[in-house]
Amino acid sequence: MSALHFHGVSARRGQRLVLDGISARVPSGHLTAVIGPNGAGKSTLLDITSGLKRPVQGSVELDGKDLHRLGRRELAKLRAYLPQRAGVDWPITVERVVALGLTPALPAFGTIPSALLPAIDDALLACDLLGLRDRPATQLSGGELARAMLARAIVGDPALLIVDEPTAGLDPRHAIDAVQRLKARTTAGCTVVMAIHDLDLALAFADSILAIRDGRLLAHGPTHEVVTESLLTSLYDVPVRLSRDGDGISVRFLKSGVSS
Ligand SMILES: Nc1ncnc2c1ncn2[C@@H]1O[C@H](COP(=O)(O)OP(=O)(O)OP(=O)(O)O)[C@@H](O)[C@H]1O
Repeated sequence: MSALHFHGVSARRGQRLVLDGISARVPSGHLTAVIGPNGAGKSTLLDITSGLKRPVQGSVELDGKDLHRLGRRELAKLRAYLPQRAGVDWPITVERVVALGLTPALPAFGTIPSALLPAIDDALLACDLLGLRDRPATQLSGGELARAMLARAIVGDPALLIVDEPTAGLDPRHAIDAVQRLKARTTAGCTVVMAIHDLDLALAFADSILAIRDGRLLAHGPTHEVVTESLLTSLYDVPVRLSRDGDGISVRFLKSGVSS
């Protein structure tokens, strides 16, 4: 179980300050959705959470340890990061794509070490990919490729999984499927942080929310306490109606409130 703690995190892209003093706690074993408009700083926060980017101010603790002081190997064992638009350029098999999550130095061809196979089998099974194991990854549909990328991210059984826009480009069934698979990781004890634009899915599956606008934290906490019409309206500058029915809460943005 891995809790994350952001202490006054600020970050720059070029000369611009794009995150400004983010302080929040992400509980362990939660699926946390990072929401906010385009350019809010979500991917930057995820880059920092992955350890790939350093804050210019503040720190991030993972289970009480400064994440940016962990060694590369230790960090690689603890967390996996699935960035936006992750893909595969070479026609390597799905099995090999997943194996790369265990040994990034694996050659493109040749036998996969048998010691790696049980973990690969588990990840393929968890992502419903056993039937696609030998298919070149360049011949997958968008939803299948997303599942293969997720399998690569989870094959090392990371305590912390960071995912940027897991539903981008997916149809509704595959988008629900992708977020359900992330949620399933939390029941296995993984802490999952995902940036997501699909608010209905965030409301349906996320345990907690971090809402960011212009690099500042507008709200954070348990999803159903934090997400209100007034928060979403100020986050996106569009009037919002939340409606509740037997299937949960859905978000409707009111077109009449958008100025052209
Ligand atoms: N390489 C870069 N150089 C300069 N500015 C950048 C760079 N990458 C991102 N930015 C800027 O940093 C800010 C935050 O970008 P970021 O990608 O973190 O936002 P985001 O919330 O993930 O956006 P989106 O929802 O569009 O993916 C934006 O204003 C963006 O223009």
